[in-house]
Amino acid sequence: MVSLHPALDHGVKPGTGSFAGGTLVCACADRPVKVKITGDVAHNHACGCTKCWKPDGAAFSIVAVTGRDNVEVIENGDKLAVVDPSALIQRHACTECGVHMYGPVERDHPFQGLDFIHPERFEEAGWMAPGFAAFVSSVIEAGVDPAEMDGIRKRLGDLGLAPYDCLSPALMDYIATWTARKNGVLK
Ligand SMILES: N[C@@H](CCC(=O)N[C@@H](CSCO)C(=O)NCC(=O)O)C(=O)O
Ligand SMILES: [Zn+2]
Ligand SMILES: [Zn+2]
Repeated sequence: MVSLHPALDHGVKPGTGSFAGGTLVCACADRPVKVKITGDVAHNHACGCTKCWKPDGAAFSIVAVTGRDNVEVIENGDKLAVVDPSALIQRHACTECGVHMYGPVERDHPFQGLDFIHPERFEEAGWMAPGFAAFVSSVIEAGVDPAEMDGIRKRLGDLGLAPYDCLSPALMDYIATWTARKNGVLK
């Protein structure tokens, strides 16, 4: 059976609702990159896209956002490099272990000012649980057999992670509203 993610396969751990932030750490034994995050994350979700970092063997990442001002590289930032400078999300990855540490959106976009992070890399527990699954069909692009998709969507739904093939309806409405305002279609 396809592993969704080690933190999803046996149930979703609820957040405390009062997570104050903590330190994200990469997977290096030597000189790990550390990034301090202030406050809890928002819009945490499972993502099936090929661009988000996933632990070995997982079909999905767990990825959330925080405000740019809540992110501070505190140790070994010299090991970081941007994975794909042309992407919307400027994913800063550890060049030794490959873990993505933070991904700011800098260009003109509804997500401008947000940073994408992987809460499973927190040293501390209690962060907001993922609430939906995004880009589910994209796992096929990473090699998952299309015949597995009904089972994958069923398991995600049973975990309380409604499966979507883009972002959640709330986020898609937010993006479309921003675009409509920008184009003068909406006031
Ligand atoms: N089928 C593609 C989808 C990639 C994609 O569009 N990913 C989304 C979600 S990432 C976190 O939710 C996205 O917004 N990407 C912007 C970016 O990556 O810069 C695939 O699987 O590659
Ligand atoms: Zn590393
Ligand atoms: Zn993604």
